[in-house]
Amino acid sequence: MADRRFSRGGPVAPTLDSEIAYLKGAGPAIAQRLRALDLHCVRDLLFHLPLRYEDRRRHTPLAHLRPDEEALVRGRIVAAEVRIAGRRTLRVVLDDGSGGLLLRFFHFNEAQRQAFAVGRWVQAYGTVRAGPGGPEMVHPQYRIADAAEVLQPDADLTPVYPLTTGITQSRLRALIDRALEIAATDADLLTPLPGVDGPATLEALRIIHHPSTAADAEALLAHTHPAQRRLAREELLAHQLGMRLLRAHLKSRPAPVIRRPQAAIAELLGVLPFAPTAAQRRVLDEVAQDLASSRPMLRLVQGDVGSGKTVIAAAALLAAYRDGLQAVLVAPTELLAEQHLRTLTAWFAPLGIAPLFLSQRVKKRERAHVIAALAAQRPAIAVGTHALLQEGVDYARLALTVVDEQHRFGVQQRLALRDKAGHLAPHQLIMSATPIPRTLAQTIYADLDVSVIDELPPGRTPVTTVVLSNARRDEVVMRIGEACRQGRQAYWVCTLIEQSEELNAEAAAATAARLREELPQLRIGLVHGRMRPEEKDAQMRAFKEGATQLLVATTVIEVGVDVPNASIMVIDNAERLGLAQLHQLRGRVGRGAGQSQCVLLYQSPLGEMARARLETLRATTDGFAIAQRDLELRGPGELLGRRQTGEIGMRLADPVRDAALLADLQRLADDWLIHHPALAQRLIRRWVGDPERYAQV
Ligand SMILES: Nc1ncnc2c1ncn2[C@@H]1O[C@H](COP(=O)(O)OP(=O)(O)OP(=O)(O)O)[C@@H](O)[C@H]1O
Repeated sequence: MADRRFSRGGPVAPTLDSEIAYLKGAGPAIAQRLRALDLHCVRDLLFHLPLRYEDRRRHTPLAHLRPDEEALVRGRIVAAEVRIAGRRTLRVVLDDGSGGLLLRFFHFNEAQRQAFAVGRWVQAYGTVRAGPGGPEMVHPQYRIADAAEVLQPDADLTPVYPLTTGITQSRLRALIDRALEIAATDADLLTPLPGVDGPATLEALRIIHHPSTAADAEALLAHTHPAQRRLAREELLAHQLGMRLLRAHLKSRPAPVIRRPQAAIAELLGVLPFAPTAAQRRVLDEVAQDLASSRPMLRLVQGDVGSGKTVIAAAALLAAYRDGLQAVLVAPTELLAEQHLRTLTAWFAPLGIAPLFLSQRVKKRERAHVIAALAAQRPAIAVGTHALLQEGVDYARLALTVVDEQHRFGVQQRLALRDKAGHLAPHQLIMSATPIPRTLAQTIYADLDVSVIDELPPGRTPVTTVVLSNARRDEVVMRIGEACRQGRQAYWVCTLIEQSEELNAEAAAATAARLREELPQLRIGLVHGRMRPEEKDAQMRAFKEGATQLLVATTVIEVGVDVPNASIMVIDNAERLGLAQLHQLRGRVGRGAGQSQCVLLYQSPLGEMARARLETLRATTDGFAIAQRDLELRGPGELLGRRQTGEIGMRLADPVRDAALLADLQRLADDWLIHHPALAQRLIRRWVGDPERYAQV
């Protein structure tokens, strides 16, 4: 690779378009890691927004610490020792005159141990947990000094960014600060955008990365700051523009007409072990009509959890195949792709069709085989991850793409798909994992056609949900033990929302270890996002086959996992999750015929919003009703950061929370496409990203 830092005349200052590797403090290794966060150039860093802020502006007296809250504390070391019993632990006891706090470290070196000398002072920031002997912090961030005065609180709020393996908060903060400096020399972010008011983009970004006044801090935490509103409008506008251009692009080309889709539907229904519901039947008809037309289908299928969306996907794939064409199903994760593969392989086997599979994991020879099959003038059904959209994967006869969306409001995947069918536009079916009210779906997805599966397969007994304080955990553990002994299977979901998947994984492992101690006779599995895919699959398979009875998991199991025999779910710290996510998680049980239970454990005290969420979930299992309630409950008053906006494919805006903005932005998008087309392209690039790049994920 040519070194872009240097031109003939000497070093060149990096610009917003420079690759991150050329920033001071970065380098190729760091840049490589940042790709996992979809950060490639300096501009991307600017738009990598804080999940939340840590308030390190004042010390909390140790006597006032409350479990589960984050706090900045300062105290004198009154004891420090290494315990060998059990897990090797460094224990440091602080005292500030008002009370005490235990710091626990599992990973430490000799120098660290020696630095914690009795009599010195420590400033620590971390989450307070209730330990057996009083409040504790596990692996807090800390500084040590000989005198208290040296350890002062910060003046500003501290931004907390989404992280990835091998990148620390402080490293990322430094890089983003550097990006902000570079941005100050760039005119683009200062350009006023017609119809979008509030502080200029750059100013808004500065405030969001580094709020300095108390008023800014309060408003940001309440999500009402004009800087956030401004950027949310920009982002939503960019998405509206992107979707309009995409639709215009697709509609400008004809789609391959798929003949006799109804025959394929009948063929599929003939081999399924169940009859379709009336709602499935209706949606199948809608899809069949679309496929038989030369107008490209752009249809969103919404269905509640477990409503049977896969049948719709399978029928569409089969229709294309039977007409001699190619069709792909793209899933957001490896786990889901493999699950779809298993389902489709089983359904299609009696028809003599074996779906192809492609993901990052597929080995070279097999990959070459799949790529050759897709490049040949032969019918094919392929299932997989983004790997199916990569450059180098070409389709000779692509007629249909089904996208199982996790990033439910994103347009990136569809942008990447658009040029895969040569001069024709493939039909597109988008399956949304989370129901939202129909009118809202139509607004958010610009002008996709929307189909709704508003009926569950017969014989399902609604899941009973109870909401319990964590103080009753022991009871729950006992009941789980009993139920599993009677042949049932259960999930235990750990929802600790940490800055990195690593800490989440650690927390899940700790929960599994504890449960193994408490329920020694049970076979307990563990699955989390830091596992290698093979390991994850092995764990899922063991659970699916009944080899393990209890599966401890992080929220990686949220979307789409289907183990009908699992009938109990415990969700730890349920108060931390949003309604949609809780509903998705709960949807993993109640998929068989028996009665299922969901236990929502919460940490007291429960805030008002959290109480309302858990109550909603207890009262109903109807996803559309829950979505409506979600809309009412999410207001500008909700705190930042409990939910990563990344999960909905946006950086900052929340199309559900910000629904009220959309009507106006749709008009603005139409206006921009006529009067400011160049600016529109720039805004799409700024927020949605460079479409070229998504083709290379
Ligand atoms: N009409 C039907 N009658 C009986 N069972 C059905 C019917 N349709 C689907 N199922 C079964 O119901 C389960 C859920 O279906 P599927 O996995 O397609 O749901 P989904 O809509 O994708 O839900 P989720 O979004 O929760 O994954 C599967 O085990 C499937 O085989």
